[in-house]
Amino acid sequence: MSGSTEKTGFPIGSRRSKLALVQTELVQSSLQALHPDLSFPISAMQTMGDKNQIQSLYNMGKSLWTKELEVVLFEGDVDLIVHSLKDMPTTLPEGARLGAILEREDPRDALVMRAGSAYETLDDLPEGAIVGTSSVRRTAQLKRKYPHLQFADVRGNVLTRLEKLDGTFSVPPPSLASSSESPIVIPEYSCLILAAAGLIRLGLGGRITGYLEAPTLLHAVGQGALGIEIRENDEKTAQLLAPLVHRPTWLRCLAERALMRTLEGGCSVPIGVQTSLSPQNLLEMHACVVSVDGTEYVEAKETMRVESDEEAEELGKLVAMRLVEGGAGAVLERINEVRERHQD
Ligand SMILES: NCc1[nH]cc(CCC(=O)O)c1CC(=O)O
Repeated sequence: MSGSTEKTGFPIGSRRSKLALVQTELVQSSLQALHPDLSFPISAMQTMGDKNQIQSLYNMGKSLWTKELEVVLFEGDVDLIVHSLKDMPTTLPEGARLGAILEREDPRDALVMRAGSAYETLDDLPEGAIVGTSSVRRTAQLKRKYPHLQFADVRGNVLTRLEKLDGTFSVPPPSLASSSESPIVIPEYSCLILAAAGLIRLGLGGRITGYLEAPTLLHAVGQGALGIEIRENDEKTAQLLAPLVHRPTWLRCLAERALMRTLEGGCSVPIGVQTSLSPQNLLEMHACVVSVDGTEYVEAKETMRVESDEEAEELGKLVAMRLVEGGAGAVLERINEVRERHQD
C-alpha cells in the first residue's frame, strides 16, 4: 500500500451482556495503557446465544456465542474479539486463532443462596430444594453427591439469574401473555451455582455464599479466563496483545482445551477439570466425566513437567486417554446419542 499512515485503530468485538462488556473494557484499558497512541473502540453485538433463550443450552453448539463476532472479525470490522474462554469452541474456525489468554480469575464454581436465606451450604438444604443451573456439568456432578436435591434450568445472563433467584424477576402481566400459552411458572430456587469469576468481575463477589471444588464439583474447561480471538495471519494485533498473555494461565488452559477436544470435539458435555501449575512447571490436572443423571463417574489425575504449548496439550490428551480407559467413552457416547435425538 502506498498510504503513509499506519493503522492506529484496533476495534474490539464483544457480546452485549453486562459481563461481556465489563470483560471487554478490562482488555481495552490494558491495551490502552500499553499502547497510548493507538485506539481500541468497542463494537458490541448480540449473538444467537444471547437471543436464543428457549432451546436448551445443552443441545446448542458453543459456536452460537462466537459465530456472528467471527464474521465481523473476518471482514476486518474488528481486529480482536474478547470471549469468556469457557464459551469458545475448542477448535476455532479456519482463519482464526487465540491471540492471548489473560490471567485467570478464580476458576471455581460458586454457590449463591437466595437473599436472606438461612442456609449456608448445599449440605444444609432440605430434601427437594431447587438448585438453579442450566449446566449439565454442574447438575451431573452435584446430583451424584446430593441426590435429594432438585436441579432446574435457569436461563438469562448473570444479573437476570440473580433476579430469578431472589424473586424480583418480573414476568409479563396476564393481559400481555398470550391466552393460549400456559402461565409462566418460575421455580422457587433455593440457590444458584454460577462461575465465581463472572460474579467477581461484575462486582457481585459479595453474593458468593461459598465455593465448590474437588471432590464435589470440578469446574468447566477454561472457566475464569478471558480468551482473545484474532485473525490467524494478523501478526500486528498478535504483537499488541503479546504482553497480555499470562503464561501460567495459557499453559493450564491449553491443557484443559486439549482434554476437551480429545474427548468430544467441543460441545458442552459434563467434563469437569481442575489444574494447577507449580513454580517448577509441574502441571497437574484432575478431570472427570459424569453421566447426566450423576450415576456414572470416571475421574483421572496426572502430573507432567510442562515447558511448551505442545507439552501442555500432551497432558490434556493423556488425561483424556486415562478417562477413556476408565470408561468415559461409553458415558460420552450415551450423552451424544441423547443430544442427537433432541436436536432438530
Ligand atoms: N456460559 C455463561 C458464562 N460464560 C462465562 C461465565 C462466567 C465467567 C467465566 O467463567 O469466565 C458464564 C456465567 C456462569 O457460568 O456463571
